[in-house]
This record gives sequence, C-alpha cells and structure tokens, in this order.
Amino acid sequence: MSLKNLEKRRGVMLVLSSPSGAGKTTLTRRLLENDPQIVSSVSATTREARPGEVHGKDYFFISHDRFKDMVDNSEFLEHANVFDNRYGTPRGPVMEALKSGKDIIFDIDWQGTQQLAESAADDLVRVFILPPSIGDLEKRLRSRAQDSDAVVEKRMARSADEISHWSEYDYVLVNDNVDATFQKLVHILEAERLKRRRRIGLSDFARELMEEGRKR
Ligand SMILES: Nc1ncnc2c1ncn2[C@@H]1O[C@H](COP(=O)(O)OP(=O)(O)OP(=O)(O)O)[C@@H](O)[C@H]1O
Ligand SMILES: Nc1nc2c(ncn2[C@@H]2O[C@H](COP(=O)(O)O)[C@@H](O)[C@H]2O)c(=O)[nH]1
Repeated sequence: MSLKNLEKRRGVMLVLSSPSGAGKTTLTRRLLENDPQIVSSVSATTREARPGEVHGKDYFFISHDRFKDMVDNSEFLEHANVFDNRYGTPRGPVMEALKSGKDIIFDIDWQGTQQLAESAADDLVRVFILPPSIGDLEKRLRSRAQDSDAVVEKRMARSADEISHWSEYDYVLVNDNVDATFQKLVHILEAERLKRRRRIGLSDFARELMEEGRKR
C-alpha cells in the first residue's frame, strides 16, 4: 500500500459556537485563509445582511417563505430560531464536502450543534468559544459596529443562555488573544484529523505491515 492511501480519512465536521461577538467568524475566516483542506458551511438565514456581507459567501439571505419551503423539503441538516431570526445549514454542500475528503467548519449555535450531534456524532468536533469577560464581549459587539444598539442589547441579554451550554462541547477556548486562540484551534484540528476512527486507510496499512513482519 502506498503512503498516499494512508492519508485518506473521513472529514471532520468542526463546529464553533459562542455567545454573539466572542470571535467565531474571525477564527473561521483565519482558518479558511490558512488551511486549504477545510471549507465553510454557508448557512441560510432570514436576517438582513450586515454592511459588507455577501449573499452566498457569508450567508444565503432568504425570505421566511423560502426558509419554510427548505424546512418542508428537508433541505437543512439542522435549523433553529436565533435572536428572532431563522438560521439553517443546507444539507447538500456539507455532504459534497465530506464526500470529496474535505473538512467543514460550522458557525452555529448550541441548538444546531445538538441536532448535528444526533445525526453525525462520530464526525463532529465541538468547540465552544468564551470571551475573557462580559465587558469584553460587549466591547467587541459594539466595536464591530454592524448592529444597532437594540440588537447589541438583545444579544448581550442572551449571552448567559448561550454560555450555559459550554459543557456540551468537546473543547472550550477562552478567546483572549486571537492569535493564541487560533493556534489552539489549529492544534485541535490537527489532532482530530489523526484520530484512528477517521483514518480509513489505516487498518489495511497495519495489516500489510503485520503480514510482512510475520514473513521475516
Ligand atoms: N481575541 C479578540 N480580541 C479582540 N477583539 C476580537 C477578538 N476576537 C474577535 N474580535 C473582534 O470582536 C468582534 C466580534 O467578532 P466576531 O464577529 O468574529 O464574533 P462572532 O462570534 O462571529 O459573533 P456573532 O455570533 O455575532 O456572529 C469583531 O470586531 C472581531 O474583530
Ligand atoms: N443553529 C444555527 N445557528 C446558526 C446558523 N448560522 C448562524 N448561526 C448562529 O446564529 C447566531 C447569530 O449569527 P449572526 O451571523 O446573525 O451574528 C450565531 O450564534 C451563529 O453561530 C445555522 O445555520 N444554524
């Protein structure tokens, strides 16, 4: 067997969740820029686009009617109501990515993570991002300057609820320094990629090594 076959593996479904503003989007963008093996799941949402957000790249911005049709047609892998809007993960692109041997990163809330855990537990790696303090979280949401005061207030009011789900995750990172947090995320992904159950070619490789070893 060639060493190339040994590299074959099941894709990782890497989930990032956090209270709004803790840094999921920032970390996701950085990972996508630095790692050609991972792609991002682009969610559909009924919320308005923020300035600079691009349809099809940041989200698929769709109407409530279209969202309902997609739910009725089972087009979502998971979906949830978050901050008075609907959000969902389109099923097709995730399946395509995993089939082509890519890893896929999801920026979704705890409700979506629970749904993915029911349908894809073996492939899932769940990372929860905490802010260093609630004061920092609010500063980040305000300095992002993309949401109205009312929206920021609503998100801050829900932060404790979101944080209460931290222990449902495999890893918890405190995003104090973005460079340091990013490095930790890279290490998590590297270690998860090496897990035995994901490495499809490993048993054939080990069997062949043993056969050769026994012949000596
Ligand atoms: N470690 C950090 N230190 C300081 N600022 C940060 C850090 N990480 C992210 N930020 C900034 O905080 C703001 C919010 O980050 P980001 O948009 O990535 O959060 P998010 O978790 O994706 O939020 P949401 O759930 O609302 O989409 C951004 O302006 C980002 O540049
Ligand atoms: N369950 C899901 N949650 C999602 C999805 N896409 C995004 N989200 C979460 O919504 C909030 C708000 O996001 P924002 O872009 O409006 O700031 C945040 O917690 C996201 O993680 C999804 O497809 N499913």
